[in-house]
Amino acid sequence: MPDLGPVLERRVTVLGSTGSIGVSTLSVITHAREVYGAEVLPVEALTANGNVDKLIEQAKAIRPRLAVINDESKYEALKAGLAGTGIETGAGRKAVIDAAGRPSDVVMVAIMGAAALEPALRAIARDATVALANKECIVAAGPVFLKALAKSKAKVVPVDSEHNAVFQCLCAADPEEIEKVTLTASGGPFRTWTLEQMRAATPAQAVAHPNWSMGAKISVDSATMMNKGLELIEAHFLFAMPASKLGAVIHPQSIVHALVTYQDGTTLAHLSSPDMRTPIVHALAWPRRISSPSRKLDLAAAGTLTFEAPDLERFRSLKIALGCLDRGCMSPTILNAANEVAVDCFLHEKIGFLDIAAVVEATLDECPGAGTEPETVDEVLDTDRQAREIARAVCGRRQG
Ligand SMILES: NC(=O)C1=CN([C@@H]2O[C@H](COP(=O)(O)OP(=O)(O)OC[C@H]3O[C@@H](n4cnc5c(N)ncnc54)[C@H](OP(=O)(O)O)[C@@H]3O)[C@@H](O)[C@H]2O)C=CC1
Ligand SMILES: CC(=O)[C@@H](O)[C@H](O)COP(=O)(O)O
Ligand SMILES: [Mn+2]
Repeated sequence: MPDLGPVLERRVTVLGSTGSIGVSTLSVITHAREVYGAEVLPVEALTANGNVDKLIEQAKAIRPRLAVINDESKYEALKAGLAGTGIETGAGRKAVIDAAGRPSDVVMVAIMGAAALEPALRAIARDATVALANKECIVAAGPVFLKALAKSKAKVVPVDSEHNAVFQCLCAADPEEIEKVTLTASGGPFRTWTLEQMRAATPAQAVAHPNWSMGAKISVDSATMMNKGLELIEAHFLFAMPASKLGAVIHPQSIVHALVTYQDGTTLAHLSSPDMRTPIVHALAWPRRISSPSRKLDLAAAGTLTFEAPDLERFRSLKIALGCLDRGCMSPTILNAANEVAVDCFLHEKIGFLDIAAVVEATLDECPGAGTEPETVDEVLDTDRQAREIARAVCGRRQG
């Protein structure tokens, strides 16, 4: 039996515990406690935005030292719900960021959107291992994020399924030996839809992902294929890969998650059932492997694996994101902020599905700073704020 002791003693913080990735992370921890003992993978902190009832329920079950709610109006409810448990409580944006600064070995960054940037940077600053599910923070602030990483002893283990797959296929190769990194894309719920059909797509149709059960924002991103655009930018920063070595291929079954092609002609691929508990448990235990409740792959049951090229005309968001990958500087910051606003407006039925790409494109045209390389987090946050204001105004124009 290998000695898993040091891995199982790791103290874990889960930022965004009430979301899709957060819930899967807690299910991985619960499974490990059932298999290896009730004391394994102790939890330092759980954080949520506004879902106080779920946070209370999770805290009672998983026993963190601290539970934090971002929405300060829910603080009294959190304190009342956890009274007598001995679990500390906190509320507000600063408390969420401070939670990332508390002593733990691994911080799962599973907050949605660029709101994860400052908590992630706080975890990096104290040399934690960052299990990075959130992609928006590295898209919005790639150069600043990498500078912070270089200054610290922190390590990032990607949790986004494609990037976790690439991480595993890289095998400590020299970058020169790599010819291509290919991310797969399911194509989302509208893979075979015409533009006319997409024009009338509803939020309920857009969040109905064919293979993955995820939060609403990333599900819409999969439907527009902006998700793959964000992921190519994420891969550029995480793996120091130039745009020329990055690509995406449609694979509707979501079983192959990424492929790395070497100059000798070898292509290594990572396969697993579409179940986020697999990359989550990999990131928590890396570089060891532990038991997980994930669905294991049965290739005979899966049957056929197919691949096709993405259609950049129907999936305009992907084309726009590829432009930002090439352009660099703060164009990804603006792209991400505008997309977050546009997706939110779409989910609230203020704009149509095809308007999402139009809003992002108009914001990129109007927002200053796209050609400036960010030096500091404040510059990123300023541009992010400006882009959101512009995107909201563009949404308003399209609405009315
Ligand atoms: N879901 C998936 O399978 C995958 C997700 N990812 C990435 O992981 C991240 C999380 O995705 P997902 O779990 O689907 O998202 P969800 O929307 O399901 O969950 C988001 C979590 O973040 C919290 N949150 C939202 N906004 C804030 C904020 N401003 N401050 C603090 N906390 C906040 C939410 O709290 P509350 O519940 O209280 O609102 C919730 O706990 C995203 O960046 C996504 O792209 C990557 C790969 C796969
Ligand atoms: C599970 C995960 O990592 C998501 O990012 C997923 O890849 C979304 O599916 P698409 O391939 O449809 O974007
Ligand atoms: Mn992904």
